[in-house]
Amino acid sequence: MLRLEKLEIRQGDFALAADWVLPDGAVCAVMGPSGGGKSTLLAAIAGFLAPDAGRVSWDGRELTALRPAQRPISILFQDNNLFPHLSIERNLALGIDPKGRLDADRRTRIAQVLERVGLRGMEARRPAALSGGQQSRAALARVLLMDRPLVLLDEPFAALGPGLRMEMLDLARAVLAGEGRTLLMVSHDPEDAARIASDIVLVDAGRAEPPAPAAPLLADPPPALRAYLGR
Ligand SMILES: Nc1ncnc2c1ncn2[C@@H]1O[C@H](COP(=O)(O)OP(=O)(O)OP(=O)(O)O)[C@@H](O)[C@H]1O
Repeated sequence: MLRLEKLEIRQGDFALAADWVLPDGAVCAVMGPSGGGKSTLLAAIAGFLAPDAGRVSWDGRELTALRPAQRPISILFQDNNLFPHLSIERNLALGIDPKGRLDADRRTRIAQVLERVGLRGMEARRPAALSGGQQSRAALARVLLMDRPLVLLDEPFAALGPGLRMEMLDLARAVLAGEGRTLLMVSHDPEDAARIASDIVLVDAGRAEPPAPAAPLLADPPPALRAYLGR
Protein backbone atom coordinates (compact mmCIF):
# COMPACT_ATOMS: atom_id res chain seq x y z
CA MET A 1 0.00 0.00 0.00
CA LEU A 2 1.33 3.43 -1.02
CA ARG A 3 0.91 6.04 1.68
CA LEU A 4 1.51 9.76 1.21
CA GLU A 5 1.46 11.37 4.60
CA LYS A 6 1.06 15.15 4.76
CA LEU A 7 3.33 15.36 1.72
CA GLU A 8 4.30 18.87 0.58
CA ILE A 9 6.40 19.64 -2.46
CA ARG A 10 7.49 23.12 -3.49
CA GLN A 11 9.17 24.14 -6.74
CA GLY A 12 9.72 27.89 -7.02
CA ASP A 13 6.29 29.42 -6.30
CA PHE A 14 4.47 26.18 -7.14
CA ALA A 15 3.32 24.00 -4.23
CA LEU A 16 1.59 20.62 -4.13
CA ALA A 17 0.11 18.78 -1.14
CA ALA A 18 -1.06 15.16 -0.84
CA ASP A 19 -2.30 13.10 2.10
CA TRP A 20 -3.77 9.74 1.13
CA VAL A 21 -3.41 6.00 0.68
CA LEU A 22 -3.56 3.95 -2.52
CA PRO A 23 -4.69 0.34 -1.98
CA ASP A 24 -2.65 -2.56 -3.37
CA GLY A 25 -3.59 -3.65 -6.87
CA ALA A 26 -5.22 -0.32 -7.77
CA VAL A 27 -4.91 0.98 -11.32
CA CYS A 28 -5.02 4.69 -10.63
CA ALA A 29 -5.08 7.49 -13.22
CA VAL A 30 -3.56 10.84 -12.22
CA MET A 31 -5.52 13.58 -13.97
CA GLY A 32 -5.74 17.36 -13.90
CA PRO A 33 -4.89 20.53 -15.80
CA SER A 34 -1.53 21.13 -17.45
CA GLY A 35 0.96 22.46 -14.92
CA GLY A 36 -1.20 21.12 -12.07
CA GLY A 37 1.60 18.94 -10.70
CA LYS A 38 0.98 15.41 -12.04
CA SER A 39 4.60 14.80 -13.04
CA THR A 40 5.78 16.49 -9.84
CA LEU A 41 3.69 14.06 -7.77
CA LEU A 42 5.17 11.05 -9.58
CA ALA A 43 8.71 12.45 -9.23
CA ALA A 44 8.25 12.80 -5.46
CA ILE A 45 6.91 9.23 -5.14
CA ALA A 46 9.76 7.90 -7.30
CA GLY A 47 12.37 9.81 -5.30
CA PHE A 48 13.62 12.15 -8.03
CA LEU A 49 12.32 15.09 -6.03
CA ALA A 50 12.70 15.46 -2.25
CA PRO A 51 9.50 16.63 -0.53
CA ASP A 52 9.66 19.72 1.67
CA ALA A 53 7.52 18.01 4.28
CA GLY A 54 5.75 14.70 4.92
CA ARG A 55 6.46 11.09 4.12
CA VAL A 56 6.17 8.50 1.36
CA SER A 57 5.87 4.88 2.47
CA TRP A 58 5.16 1.48 0.95
CA ASP A 59 3.68 -1.34 3.05
CA GLY A 60 4.64 0.52 6.22
CA ARG A 61 8.26 1.03 5.15
CA GLU A 62 9.29 4.65 4.83
CA LEU A 63 10.83 5.52 1.45
CA THR A 64 11.30 9.28 1.81
CA ALA A 65 15.08 9.16 2.31
CA LEU A 66 15.74 6.35 -0.18
CA ARG A 67 17.26 6.89 -3.61
CA PRO A 68 15.02 6.01 -6.60
CA ALA A 69 16.81 2.70 -7.26
CA GLN A 70 16.28 1.63 -3.64
CA ARG A 71 12.51 2.09 -3.82
CA PRO A 72 10.10 -0.76 -4.66
CA ILE A 73 9.11 1.22 -7.75
CA SER A 74 9.66 1.05 -11.49
CA ILE A 75 8.82 3.80 -13.94
CA LEU A 76 7.76 3.85 -17.55
CA PHE A 77 8.35 7.18 -19.31
CA GLN A 78 7.36 8.28 -22.77
CA ASP A 79 10.88 8.05 -24.15
CA ASN A 80 11.25 4.43 -23.02
CA ASN A 81 14.85 4.80 -21.83
CA LEU A 82 16.10 1.95 -23.98
CA PHE A 83 19.84 2.20 -24.66
CA PRO A 84 20.21 2.57 -28.45
CA HIS A 85 23.61 0.83 -28.64
CA LEU A 86 22.47 -2.29 -26.78
CA SER A 87 20.42 -5.22 -28.05
CA ILE A 88 16.93 -5.70 -26.68
CA GLU A 89 18.24 -8.66 -24.68
CA ARG A 90 20.94 -6.50 -23.03
CA ASN A 91 18.46 -3.70 -22.43
CA LEU A 92 16.17 -6.17 -20.69
CA ALA A 93 19.03 -7.71 -18.73
CA LEU A 94 19.49 -4.27 -17.15
CA GLY A 95 16.06 -4.77 -15.60
CA ILE A 96 17.40 -7.81 -13.73
CA ASP A 97 20.98 -6.80 -12.97
CA PRO A 98 22.57 -3.32 -12.78
CA LYS A 99 25.40 -4.43 -15.09
CA GLY A 100 23.11 -6.25 -17.50
CA ARG A 101 24.95 -9.55 -17.13
CA LEU A 102 23.41 -12.52 -18.87
CA ASP A 103 23.40 -16.22 -18.06
CA ALA A 104 21.28 -19.12 -19.26
CA ASP A 105 18.61 -18.56 -16.63
CA ARG A 106 18.33 -14.83 -17.39
CA ARG A 107 18.19 -15.51 -21.13
CA THR A 108 15.27 -17.85 -20.52
CA ARG A 109 13.45 -15.30 -18.35
CA ILE A 110 13.98 -12.59 -20.97
CA ALA A 111 12.68 -14.84 -23.76
CA GLN A 112 9.57 -15.63 -21.66
CA VAL A 113 8.86 -11.97 -20.96
CA LEU A 114 9.39 -11.01 -24.62
CA GLU A 115 6.86 -13.65 -25.54
CA ARG A 116 4.33 -12.17 -23.08
CA VAL A 117 4.61 -8.70 -24.62
CA GLY A 118 4.46 -9.97 -28.20
CA LEU A 119 8.17 -9.63 -29.09
CA ARG A 120 9.17 -13.26 -29.38
CA GLY A 121 12.55 -13.78 -31.03
CA MET A 122 13.54 -10.09 -31.03
CA GLU A 123 16.39 -10.46 -28.50
CA ALA A 124 19.20 -9.51 -30.90
CA ARG A 125 17.64 -6.38 -32.35
CA ARG A 126 18.66 -2.85 -31.42
CA PRO A 127 15.83 -0.50 -30.35
CA ALA A 128 16.09 1.42 -33.66
CA ALA A 129 15.12 -1.78 -35.49
CA LEU A 130 11.79 -1.89 -33.62
CA SER A 131 8.68 0.16 -34.36
CA GLY A 132 7.52 2.73 -31.79
CA GLY A 133 4.90 0.31 -30.47
CA GLN A 134 7.46 -2.50 -30.25
CA GLN A 135 9.84 -0.24 -28.34
CA SER A 136 7.04 0.43 -25.85
CA ARG A 137 6.56 -3.33 -25.52
CA ALA A 138 10.29 -3.76 -24.84
CA ALA A 139 10.21 -1.06 -22.15
CA LEU A 140 7.18 -2.77 -20.61
CA ALA A 141 9.07 -6.08 -20.67
CA ARG A 142 11.93 -4.47 -18.74
CA VAL A 143 9.50 -3.21 -16.10
CA LEU A 144 8.13 -6.76 -15.79
CA LEU A 145 11.64 -8.12 -15.24
CA MET A 146 12.36 -5.47 -12.59
CA ASP A 147 9.64 -7.09 -10.54
CA ARG A 148 8.78 -4.09 -8.34
CA PRO A 149 5.29 -3.87 -6.81
CA LEU A 150 4.53 -0.24 -7.70
CA VAL A 151 4.72 0.93 -11.33
CA LEU A 152 4.54 4.62 -12.24
CA LEU A 153 3.55 5.44 -15.81
CA ASP A 154 4.15 9.00 -17.00
CA GLU A 155 2.26 8.92 -20.29
CA PRO A 156 4.48 6.20 -21.75
CA PHE A 157 2.21 5.56 -24.73
CA ALA A 158 1.22 9.15 -25.57
CA ALA A 159 3.20 9.25 -28.84
CA LEU A 160 1.66 6.06 -30.22
CA GLY A 161 -1.64 7.14 -31.73
CA PRO A 162 -5.04 6.17 -30.32
CA GLY A 163 -5.42 2.56 -31.50
CA LEU A 164 -1.95 1.44 -30.49
CA ARG A 165 -2.13 3.41 -27.24
CA MET A 166 -5.29 1.56 -26.20
CA GLU A 167 -3.66 -1.75 -27.12
CA MET A 168 -0.62 -0.91 -24.98
CA LEU A 169 -2.77 0.24 -22.06
CA ASP A 170 -4.66 -3.05 -22.18
CA LEU A 171 -1.38 -4.97 -22.31
CA ALA A 172 0.13 -2.94 -19.45
CA ARG A 173 -2.92 -3.60 -17.31
CA ALA A 174 -3.00 -7.29 -18.19
CA VAL A 175 0.67 -8.01 -17.52
CA LEU A 176 1.29 -5.57 -14.63
CA ALA A 177 -1.96 -5.32 -12.69
CA GLY A 178 -2.71 -8.93 -13.63
CA GLU A 179 0.22 -9.93 -11.43
CA GLY A 180 -1.01 -7.79 -8.53
CA ARG A 181 1.20 -4.76 -9.12
CA THR A 182 -0.17 -1.33 -8.24
CA LEU A 183 -0.25 1.18 -11.11
CA LEU A 184 -0.20 4.97 -10.91
CA MET A 185 -0.54 6.49 -14.36
CA VAL A 186 -0.52 10.11 -15.55
CA SER A 187 -3.23 10.45 -18.14
CA HIS A 188 -4.37 13.35 -20.31
CA ASP A 189 -7.12 11.36 -21.91
CA PRO A 190 -10.34 10.44 -20.06
CA GLU A 191 -10.71 7.52 -22.47
CA ASP A 192 -7.48 6.03 -21.11
CA ALA A 193 -8.74 6.39 -17.55
CA ALA A 194 -12.19 5.03 -18.41
CA ARG A 195 -10.60 2.05 -20.12
CA ILE A 196 -8.24 0.81 -17.45
CA ALA A 197 -8.41 2.85 -14.22
CA SER A 198 -10.10 1.64 -11.05
CA ASP A 199 -9.40 4.98 -9.35
CA ILE A 200 -8.58 8.59 -10.20
CA VAL A 201 -6.37 11.08 -8.36
CA LEU A 202 -7.30 14.62 -9.36
CA VAL A 203 -4.37 17.05 -9.22
CA ASP A 204 -5.49 20.66 -9.22
CA ALA A 205 -5.09 23.93 -7.33
CA GLY A 206 -2.08 22.75 -5.34
CA ARG A 207 -3.60 19.49 -4.14
CA ALA A 208 -3.48 15.87 -5.21
CA GLU A 209 -6.91 14.63 -4.06
CA PRO A 210 -7.28 11.15 -2.53
CA PRO A 211 -7.96 8.35 -5.05
CA ALA A 212 -11.67 8.11 -5.85
CA PRO A 213 -13.47 5.34 -7.81
CA ALA A 214 -13.07 6.12 -11.52
CA ALA A 215 -16.48 5.21 -12.94
CA PRO A 216 -18.67 7.53 -10.80
CA LEU A 217 -16.11 10.34 -11.05
CA LEU A 218 -16.04 10.19 -14.85
CA ALA A 219 -19.83 9.84 -15.06
CA ASP A 220 -20.45 12.90 -12.86
CA PRO A 221 -17.20 14.89 -12.72
CA PRO A 222 -16.61 17.61 -10.11
CA PRO A 223 -16.05 21.11 -11.60
CA ALA A 224 -12.23 20.88 -11.77
CA LEU A 225 -12.37 17.56 -13.60
CA ARG A 226 -15.25 18.75 -15.79
CA ALA A 227 -13.19 21.72 -17.00
CA TYR A 228 -10.25 19.42 -17.66
CA LEU A 229 -12.41 16.99 -19.59
CA GLY A 230 -13.84 19.86 -21.64
CA ARG A 231 -17.44 19.17 -20.61
N1 LIG B 1 12.31 23.00 -11.57
C1 LIG B 1 11.21 23.74 -11.40
N2 LIG B 1 11.26 24.94 -10.79
C2 LIG B 1 10.16 25.68 -10.58
N3 LIG B 1 8.92 25.28 -10.97
C3 LIG B 1 8.81 24.10 -11.60
C4 LIG B 1 9.94 23.26 -11.84
N4 LIG B 1 9.50 22.14 -12.47
C5 LIG B 1 8.16 22.29 -12.62
N5 LIG B 1 7.75 23.45 -12.10
C6 LIG B 1 6.36 23.94 -12.03
O1 LIG B 1 5.62 23.03 -11.27
C7 LIG B 1 4.27 22.98 -11.75
C8 LIG B 1 3.84 21.54 -11.95
O2 LIG B 1 4.51 20.97 -13.08
P1 LIG B 1 4.21 19.48 -13.55
O3 LIG B 1 5.14 19.20 -14.68
O4 LIG B 1 4.25 18.57 -12.38
O5 LIG B 1 2.71 19.60 -14.07
P2 LIG B 1 1.85 18.53 -14.89
O6 LIG B 1 0.51 18.47 -14.23
O7 LIG B 1 2.61 17.25 -15.00
O8 LIG B 1 1.75 19.26 -16.29
P3 LIG B 1 1.53 18.69 -17.79
O9 LIG B 1 0.17 18.08 -17.83
O10 LIG B 1 1.60 19.93 -18.62
O11 LIG B 1 2.64 17.73 -18.07
C9 LIG B 1 4.24 23.83 -13.01
O12 LIG B 1 3.64 25.05 -12.68
C10 LIG B 1 5.69 24.01 -13.38
O13 LIG B 1 5.89 25.24 -14.02
